[in-house]
Amino acid sequence: MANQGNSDASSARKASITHVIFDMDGLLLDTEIFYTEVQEIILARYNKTFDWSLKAKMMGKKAIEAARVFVEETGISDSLTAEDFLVEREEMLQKMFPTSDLMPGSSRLIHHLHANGIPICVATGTHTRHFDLKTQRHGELFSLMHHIVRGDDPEVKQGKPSPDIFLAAANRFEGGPVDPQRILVFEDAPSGVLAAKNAGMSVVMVPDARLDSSYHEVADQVLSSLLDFNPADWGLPPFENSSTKLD
Ligand SMILES: O=P(O)(O)OC[C@H](O)CO
Ligand SMILES: [Mg+2]
Repeated sequence: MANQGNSDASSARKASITHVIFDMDGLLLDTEIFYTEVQEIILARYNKTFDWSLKAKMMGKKAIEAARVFVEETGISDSLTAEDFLVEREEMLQKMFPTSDLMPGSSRLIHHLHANGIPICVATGTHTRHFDLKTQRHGELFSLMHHIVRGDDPEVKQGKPSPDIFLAAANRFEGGPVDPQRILVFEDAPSGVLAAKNAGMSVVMVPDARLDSSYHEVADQVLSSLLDFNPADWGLPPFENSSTKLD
């Protein structure tokens, strides 16, 4: 289990949070399921199965970086290049992305932080074309973000676990760059949790239950759902139970 945060230093750090950065795939949107499904289909052709130990190494990364992991770790790189893998999965993903659903608790938390004046943004490894498809049905929610940094942003030289994307996100808040110690990141992926820690930020991890628990160690807090997040734990304005929707 990750650091429970009972030390004085940890309490002081939690009390200093002023800004929040959200990951997107698998954290705000239930999109990781699409990647899993497509990768299972492609691997079945090679009589191989896709499992969560491989999933853990791919998720959160830029598309080409994840694709290289996929063909190399499965031993199919002689038959399928990373580039061809991306082309092949594209047609399937393009049909799936516009159906993306929100993860439980994401709408409630975003509306709550926005209503209370906490600056919020998104830092996603996904590139702009896919971002637009995934968020087609969620424009209102994403409009509450101060800014959105995508994987194809020129400032993001390397994907997660490099800190590039979170540092770019910190730079773009009003009056930025914001001190990383004041930033709380929400992530689902091992590479994303590492990226946030590499950027010097605090991280709440909301992993899929199938992810090996050894990946929880790096996070400052681990939750099974955004619905379980208590803003007051981090010095953020508490939920008012009467007026919050649990969705
Ligand atoms: O988890 P995100 O939002 O950084 O997205 C990364 C890839 O698009 C999917 O793993
Ligand atoms: Mg993610």
